Amino acid sequence: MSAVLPHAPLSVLSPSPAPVALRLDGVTKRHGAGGDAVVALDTMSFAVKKGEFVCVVGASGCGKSTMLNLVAGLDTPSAGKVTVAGERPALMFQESALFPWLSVEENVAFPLQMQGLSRKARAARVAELLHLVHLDKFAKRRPHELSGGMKQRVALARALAQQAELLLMDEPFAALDAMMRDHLHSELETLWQKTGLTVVFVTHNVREAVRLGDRVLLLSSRPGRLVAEYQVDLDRPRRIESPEVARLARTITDRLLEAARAAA
Ligand SMILES: Nc1ncnc2c1ncn2[C@@H]1O[C@H](COP(=O)(O)OP(=O)(O)OP(=O)(O)O)[C@@H](O)[C@H]1O
Repeated sequence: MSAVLPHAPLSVLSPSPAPVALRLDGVTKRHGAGGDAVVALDTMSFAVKKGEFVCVVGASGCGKSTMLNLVAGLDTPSAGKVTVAGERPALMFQESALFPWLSVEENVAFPLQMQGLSRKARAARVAELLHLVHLDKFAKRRPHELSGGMKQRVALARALAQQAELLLMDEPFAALDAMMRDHLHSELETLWQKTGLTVVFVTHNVREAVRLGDRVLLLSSRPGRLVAEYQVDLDRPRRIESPEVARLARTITDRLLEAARAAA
């Protein structure tokens, strides 16, 4: 008999949901203790699907970096639970944090060495990654010989070398000029589509969030709470200056201002 029971569990009736790469369940983070404690995050819950590109926006001090540190395992929540599927996530910051004494190829090879890859396998993988970020010709250069955008591409190649399934990006393009940033948006989008990575991208720039994200999460300040989320159903690739991106960015910015006024 194959009839579906009227009270069958939902999982029997619906197709299995997409696997989750990251989940926060009621996560609270307090910095400090007693009367001086700062509640940086307050009972935050959300999930990110495998392969999803999620952007997080919020006013300064809303706990974006605190949240990334918890997900990266650099800090522990005061309450609630952070669940990350797979290996330790890779992190990328506003400053490229490259080793200045190592060449571009040595920087990218560093995580591969930690993974115990042979010299030959490392060289092959480094060449592949540098090709992916269009830096083949700069393998022997040192970080101080590169532009800001090139350094961020090396940092991206090094993050990819970690073979993490989840890439956490903390305002990675904030220090770059608009043209370089637009260029890196396209490169990152292509890489993300090629690799199937899950990306959590923190930014102050709402247009950047709409340009890149499948979804935009909006945090309020003091304490950091998830106040709204927006599904971005615009076709890719998007242009940051397009009317569609500008329109949704306006809606999100209005909500952001409302949240800031409520927190003031
Ligand atoms: N180690 C710490 N000790 C005490 N307070 C902290 C600590 N780290 C962060 N905070 C406080 O927690 C709150 C959230 O900080 P966090 O750096 O996570 O915010 P943010 O959204 O990343 O800020 P920004 O956008 O300015 O980078 C702030 O009020 C900050 O002052």
